Amino acid sequence: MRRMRRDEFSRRLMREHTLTTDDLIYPVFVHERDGREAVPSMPGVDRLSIEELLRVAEQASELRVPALTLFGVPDVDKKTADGTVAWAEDGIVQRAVRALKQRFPELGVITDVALDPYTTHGQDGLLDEDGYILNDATVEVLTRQALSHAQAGADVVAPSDMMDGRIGAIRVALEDAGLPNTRILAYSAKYASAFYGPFRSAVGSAAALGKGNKFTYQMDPANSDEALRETGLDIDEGADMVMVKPGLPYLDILRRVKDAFGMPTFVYQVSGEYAMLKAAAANGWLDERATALEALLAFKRAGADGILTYFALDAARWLREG
Ligand SMILES: NCc1[nH]cc(CCC(=O)O)c1CC(=O)O
Ligand SMILES: [Mg+2]
Repeated sequence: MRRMRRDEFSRRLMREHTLTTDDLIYPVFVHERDGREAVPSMPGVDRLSIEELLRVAEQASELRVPALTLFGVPDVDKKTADGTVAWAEDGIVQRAVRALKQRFPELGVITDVALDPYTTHGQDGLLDEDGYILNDATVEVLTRQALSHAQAGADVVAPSDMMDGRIGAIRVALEDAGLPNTRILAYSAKYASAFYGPFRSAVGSAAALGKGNKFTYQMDPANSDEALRETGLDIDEGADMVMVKPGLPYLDILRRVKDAFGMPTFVYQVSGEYAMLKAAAANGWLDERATALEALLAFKRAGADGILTYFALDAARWLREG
């Protein structure tokens, strides 16, 4: 076996998978304040004003990263129990989408559909008196949120909430609104993961959520067959792309989903995965570039067509440098 590993030329010839800039989606946090605000648990990641977002979009375009995915960070005083600002025409994400599509029409714009940044309780949906997350009432407002993003010009809406039936409802609403080409990237197999911690600080839902959890709607990390049932439903309801989340601890799920359905399949290298690599690198314990590129390549090997990663711009630069 070692003959083929002996030289760089033969290693290159037998290489089965490659990571390219075409595989990358860059998640960004957009706030209603001026300038940039660092997210302490995610070194290198800032919350951005719309003006700063346009600067980042310019870099992404220049690096040929295909798409950004937007997360809104509303001012705390705009949060309500029912998260109505999530579908406001002049909401932060809606304004950001319009600004992006006007300046960089070629850059793909994906929006996150879920209520958690906008609710006082930090849950992705609406609650009943007992604090249980209501399914159908939530689907109704998520549909409004998705529609408001699409009407602002989003190319792709990405529901990350894990309510049942939301993909079908959003697909019908898009058709009815005369937006048949808006794509849906479904967070299909999204696990109730502790690796989302830094993200919740970034969007400001951590404090609201407190000791709360999302176990009644996000998947149990112990399950694998269930991921196939979830993904199959989203495809039947009209998803264009499916996603597995988190990434590295769930490569087995990614492989199963890709093999079972052959769909455009995405994976999210989540905030906690990013934070681990950054922290180890900052301590001099790991080589940041080598470990980040290795993790991203592992997603490709496991079947991903694309990767949502906070390393997207750095990875694009590293790949360009060769
Ligand atoms: N709708 C919430 C949402 N959308 C994306 C992430 C996590 C992303 C990350 O950790 O990088 C989460 C967190 C959660 O479900 O609590
Ligand atoms: Mg589902």
